[in-house]
Amino acid sequence: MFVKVCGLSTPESVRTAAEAGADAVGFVLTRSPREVTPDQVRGLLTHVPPGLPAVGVFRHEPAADAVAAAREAGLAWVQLHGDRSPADVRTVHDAGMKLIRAVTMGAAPEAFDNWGEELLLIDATVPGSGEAWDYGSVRAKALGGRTWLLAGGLDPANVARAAAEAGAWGVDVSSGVESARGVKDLAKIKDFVRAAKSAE
Ligand SMILES: O=C(O)c1ccccc1NCC(=O)[C@H](O)[C@H](O)COP(=O)(O)O
Repeated sequence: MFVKVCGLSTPESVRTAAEAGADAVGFVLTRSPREVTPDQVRGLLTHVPPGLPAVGVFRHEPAADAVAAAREAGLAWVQLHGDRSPADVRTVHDAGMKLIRAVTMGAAPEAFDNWGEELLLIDATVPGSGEAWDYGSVRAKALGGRTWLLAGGLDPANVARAAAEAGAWGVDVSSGVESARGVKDLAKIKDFVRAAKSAE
């Protein structure tokens, strides 16, 4: 099970996620209680082990602006939420970066097609809200063979069941490993990664 821990903003949380066995870490570079600046991300990246994907998260920004901010932050991965098109995928790839494209279950059917992104992320309606949803409903989508992440309202207690219900390839978490909005809880990060990995 691929596990991404998102919304990190301190060296301790980055190191804890990496040491716990997370497969990717995320930094929110858009308006959020977890927002960090490109400069802060550069500092946090010194705590990311070589080879561990580090992702810059964006919501409504044009893809070109997201790419520019990710480059400034020293990131090679971009995660785009909001209404997107195949042209956005090309913009990210033309910049030599990799893409996590986020969709919600309410998105148009074609949004679930393979547009060439490295990972698809199926999230709650409001990203980073901690809102759970009907994870089993993903099974109605034709995702066989795709690399995709389940997100939205996951936590150490529900991740194994949610991943099984959805048939998830991987999972992504932010709110469920916090003690308060925007404040990561190191023990919860460890518990989450352990629970997700044990769900395989
Ligand atoms: O974290 C945010 O506040 C945020 C704001 C705008 C776009 C994306 C954002 N976060 C994305 C994520 O952290 C994850 O992809 C996912 O939505 C986490 O959901 P949850 O575990 O329910 O917080």
